[in-house]
Amino acid sequence: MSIIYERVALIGLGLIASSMAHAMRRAGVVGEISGYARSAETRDVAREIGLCDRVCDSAAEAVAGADLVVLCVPVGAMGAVAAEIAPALKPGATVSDVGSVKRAVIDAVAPHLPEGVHFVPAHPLAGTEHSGPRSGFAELFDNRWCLIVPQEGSDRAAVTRLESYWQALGALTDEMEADHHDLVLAVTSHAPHLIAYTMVGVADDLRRVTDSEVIKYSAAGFRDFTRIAASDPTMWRDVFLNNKDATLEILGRFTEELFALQRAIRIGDGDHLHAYFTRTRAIRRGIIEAGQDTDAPDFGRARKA
Ligand SMILES: NC(=O)C1=CN([C@@H]2O[C@H](COP(=O)(O)OP(=O)(O)OC[C@H]3O[C@@H](n4cnc5c(N)ncnc54)[C@H](O)[C@@H]3O)[C@@H](O)[C@H]2O)C=CC1
Ligand SMILES: O=C(O)C(=O)Cc1ccc(O)cc1
Repeated sequence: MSIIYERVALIGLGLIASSMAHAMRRAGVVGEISGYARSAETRDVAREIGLCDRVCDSAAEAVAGADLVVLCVPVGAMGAVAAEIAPALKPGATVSDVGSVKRAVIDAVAPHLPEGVHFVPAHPLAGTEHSGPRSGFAELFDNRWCLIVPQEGSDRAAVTRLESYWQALGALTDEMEADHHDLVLAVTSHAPHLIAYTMVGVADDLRRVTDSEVIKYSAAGFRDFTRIAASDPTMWRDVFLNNKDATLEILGRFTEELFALQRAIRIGDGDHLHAYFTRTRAIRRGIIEAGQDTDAPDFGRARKA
């Protein structure tokens, strides 16, 4: 494949940045990768494993001369990082991010960016419960969506170039408006994470009573909850504090439905339970029949065909 960006700078060298570095190398679409992380320990690890061509000791040094700068820090840190790099950005460069929340990140980052720099926010819908520079792998984005959030007046060439870049990293791309993104993600990712955190907390309290049986005999559903609840606490604290309205809206609806199911169980309303579970089962089957299950073995091939 030919070069899409001559020089790319990654700010924050955790799971997402390290996966991007591996995927960029695999695709061969970038000339040089520079990187910066706030902690000296993370920078040392990045140097030791050869994650980037250059690991710099300041964010300004990492972004100088870069054609694409990707902010890969927790969403609560995006604004401060944008302020730090702004004076060093090359005119005509694209600044993007990978934050799990879009409206708050746009509001925090955009005011710092100088005229002549293109801001194209993005969010790869791919991750794991692991974090740090050693946790990345080149295949993370394969067949996963990366949502691109163009801004009013965004330069179309800058947007399509970023889309080609994510496609070269293995992702499928789509464009979405920021507030809509935050509501969709509150339903599909943020509220489910909070539910997993809560369920694991409840089980942990219970464990004191049942003496480890909860963990020992966990069935698959609960194991998935424990995996999700092992995700990075800083990252998820920032997600909830920065997607407050949408998350509270979804949690409000969730508790209403939970109470209705709770009542059906208490009063023995089997019809209510059966009808509810029939509806939710149809949703899963619909996803599979529509060919929208990105985990299906032939998903990528079917789409590209
Ligand atoms: N982990 C996941 O599954 C996914 C995460 N995201 C988003 O990607 C971003 C990065 O997440 P991960 O790579 O998972 O996190 P991570 O915890 O693995 O890495 C974060 C990196 O940012 C650095 N950092 C933190 N504050 C900083 C600051 N003020 N200045 C400079 N560096 C700083 C940390 O030292 C670390 O190197 C977050 O905004 C998150 O919402 C998006 C998709 C999936
Ligand atoms: O590990 C999982 O199950 C995830 O849900 C990964 C993930 C976490 C945060 C995102 O913004 C996008 C994807």
